[in-house]
This record gives sequence, C-alpha cells and structure tokens, in this order.
Amino acid sequence: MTTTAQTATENRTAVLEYEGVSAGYGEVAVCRDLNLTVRAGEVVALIGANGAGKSTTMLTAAGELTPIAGSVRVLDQPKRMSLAQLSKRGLSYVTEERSVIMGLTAAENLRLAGVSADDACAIFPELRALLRRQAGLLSGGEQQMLTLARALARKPKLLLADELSLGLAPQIVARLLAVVRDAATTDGVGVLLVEQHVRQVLEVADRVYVMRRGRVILEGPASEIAADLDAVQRAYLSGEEA
Ligand SMILES: Nc1ncnc2c1ncn2[C@@H]1O[C@H](COP(=O)(O)OP(=O)(O)OP(=O)(O)O)[C@@H](O)[C@H]1O
Repeated sequence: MTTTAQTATENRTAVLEYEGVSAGYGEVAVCRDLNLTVRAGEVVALIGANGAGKSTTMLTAAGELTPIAGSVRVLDQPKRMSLAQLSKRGLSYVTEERSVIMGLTAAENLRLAGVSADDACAIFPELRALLRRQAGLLSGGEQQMLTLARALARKPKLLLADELSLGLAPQIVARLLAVVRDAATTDGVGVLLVEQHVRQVLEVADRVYVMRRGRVILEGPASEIAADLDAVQRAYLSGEEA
C-alpha cells in the first residue's frame, strides 16, 4: 500500500540520481549498473559488507570519481562537476576522517568554513561549551558533531555521509543520526548515508539500498529491511559467500 507520506516523498525533487552507473578506479569498475535515487527530505541508507562498493558510490556522487558508464545527476546539474563546484551548489560531503583542523579551536574551524557559531550551536547545543577548545582536544564524537554542524549549517540540499560515526559509541552514533534525520525532515535535506551501525541507521532511514560486490542487490523501505534484518545480514552483510 502506498501511504500519503510515501507519495509526498516520491513527488519531491531528486537531488541525486544514478542511472546505469559503473564506477571505479582507472578503467576498473568496482561498482556496476547502479540505479539509485535520493530525493529532497529523505534519508537513504547504503549498506553492505566491507568492500561492497559503498565508498566508491559516494565518491562518484561527490564528483571525486568519474563514472565509467551511465550517468550521475547531482543537484540537477546538467554536467559533471568537481566536489568544489558541487559544494558551492549545495552539496556537503562528510566522511569518517576527522576533517577538522586540529590545531584550531572549534570556533575557528567554523569561521574558516564561513559558518556562524550560533548556527552550529543551534544544530548541536553541546558545542557551545566547546567553542574555545582546540579541535584536537575534543573527543572523537565531539569532533564529528563539529564536522556535521559545519556541514549542515551551510544549508546543503544534499548531504553525503560516509561512515560519519565510525568507531564512536552507540549513544553518539544515535545523536549524530538523529540530527541527520532532523535535517532531512525539517530542512528538506536529501541524505545518502553509509553506516556500519545497520540497526541504528535503519531507525532513521526512509529507504535502503543493499550493496554486494559492487551491485545493488536489494532495495526497499527501511521498515521492511529492518523487519527482516537477521536474514538480510546473513545473506548480504556478513561478507561470506552466499
Ligand atoms: N583507490 C582504489 N584503487 C583501486 N581499488 C580500490 C580503491 N579504493 C577501493 N578499491 C576497491 O574497490 C572495492 C570497493 O571498495 P569500497 O571502499 O568502495 O567499498 P566499501 O563498501 O566502502 O567498503 P568498506 O565498508 O570496507 O569501507 C574494493 O574491492 C576495494 O579494494
């Protein structure tokens, strides 16, 4: 059955569209025949075992890799653009790498990105007490709050988040994911998320693509994948031969 909420989302603008995309490194395709859409206001999770091709898919969306075949349309731009060009047009791309400058304070990191401390603290009030602290002295979770606040305060139309919460405690993961969910619901940000914390990501995602060996082998509403998660994990996420 199609719900009203589902129909409303389906009518929203696509901020990321893959059609028959192969992508990889040099001439070697590690992802094949990807068809994938992210619309404004929805959180889409990309899950799969190690080496399934999730980061390669993200790098291609971010303009860092050129598709070998097919087309990737980002933010409705008619031609391929670099990450720097897409960033100016409303893309935010965050990864597990701590991208803050460790020798600068939290406030200086925000200023450098052209983000006001008030906007960042509106997203994560926890940052208010940390603004004068050197980023290198913040915990891993606090650094990622700073990273995510900086990314979202720029009011992106599309957020690509690749293992933002790698190595962080479940409570922090939940906090980061809740903020991502809120940005989608409240501000209409389209989100593509790669996460190892599958159960947690399914709680905030609308839809899910499951990748295996460079291909999408399952897709559907997050609620359906969550309901069958044990079987999905055994079949596709364990990294073992199916
Ligand atoms: N720079 C590179 N050059 C060549 N091959 C690469 C490169 N980066 C990744 N690969 C290969 O591409 C395949 C997909 O890797 P990718 O990092 O996209 O997977 P992933 O699903 O993100 O994995 P993980 O969960 O371990 O991060 C792997 O076989 C990997 O070895």
